[in-house]
Amino acid sequence: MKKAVIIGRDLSLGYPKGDTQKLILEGLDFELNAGELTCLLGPNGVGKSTLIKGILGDLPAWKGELTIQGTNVSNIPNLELAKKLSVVLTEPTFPGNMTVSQLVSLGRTPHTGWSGKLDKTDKEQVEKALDLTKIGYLKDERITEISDGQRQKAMIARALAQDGEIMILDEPTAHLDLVNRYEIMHLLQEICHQEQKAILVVTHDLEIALETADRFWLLNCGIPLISGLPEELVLSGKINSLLPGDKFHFDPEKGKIEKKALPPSWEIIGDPSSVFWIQKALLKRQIPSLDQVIEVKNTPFQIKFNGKIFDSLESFFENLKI
Ligand SMILES: Nc1ncnc2c1ncn2[C@@H]1O[C@H](COP(=O)(O)OP(=O)(O)OP(=O)(O)O)[C@@H](O)[C@H]1O
Repeated sequence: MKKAVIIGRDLSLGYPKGDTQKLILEGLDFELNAGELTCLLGPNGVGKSTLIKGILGDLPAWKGELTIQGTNVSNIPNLELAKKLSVVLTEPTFPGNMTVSQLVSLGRTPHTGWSGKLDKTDKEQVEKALDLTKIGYLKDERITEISDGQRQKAMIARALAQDGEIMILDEPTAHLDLVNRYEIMHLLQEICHQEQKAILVVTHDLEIALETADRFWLLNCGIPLISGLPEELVLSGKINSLLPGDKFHFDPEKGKIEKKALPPSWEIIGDPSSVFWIQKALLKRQIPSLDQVIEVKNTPFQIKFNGKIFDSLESFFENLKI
């Protein structure tokens, strides 16, 4: 049985603009569940960060209701909210001289009172957060002297040390390379399932989100928020709501966004992975048809076309130009 920790009902949010109001999100219904990694996806400017501000109580609901563990967010005092919910923002800020362990300890601030002194439980929570994020070995390093990926893990550890049931991360992998992006999202998935936390991640990384998320929230202009299992949204075609216009579509067989193209008319003979990559290269070069069969062989790589033999894809394409 799912346990919804954040519930939005008919929620509208926006910003005051002079004497008028700039409405950004209207009539949203959603539930964020414990033990689920939820990815919020949508085009630039659709209102993802605005929704996060609403959840954090930084923007009041204009209409509808937003509750956290049953209480309207506007009625939760800041300190209480900080104990329930921790946040990792895109552009982290921190004093440069701090060690990783000191940064993670800051996560205990809502629990330590004015003195900031850590008791036994606080220290245990800091250790646990370092363990869960697998950065214990970095605890004495300065945060200015570690890599971007390690620093992002330290920010996640700080949020974990806060020990709320809910974690919200706004584009936590925005500046990271592919391997670190996968690593961070897998780490969040692991923490979410192991600790039964409700984790909401804003991301533009559809492919990594498909690999890791338990649930998607899709936001797009003029349509209600779509919530569902990622695979279900692919199968139903609803995933295409992320791609307005008719230039791109989500190819369910490849699990990728692709440019829409007329069905090509060439024949390629060879092993499936060679055929796949040669097709991709032909599509990229907008070559819709060839009147001869392409035969491809591996070890050594060879393409036979129009009575000629090419030992690389590059030389094959050079020949097509002539
Ligand atoms: N403080 C603000 N005052 C007025 N309008 C704002 C404010 N912040 C954002 N907006 C507007 O709200 C809309 C949604 O912005 P928001 O940052 O929530 O989008 P987003 O989906 O997070 O975009 P991105 O993917 O680019 O981060 C935009 O039209 C933006 O101009």
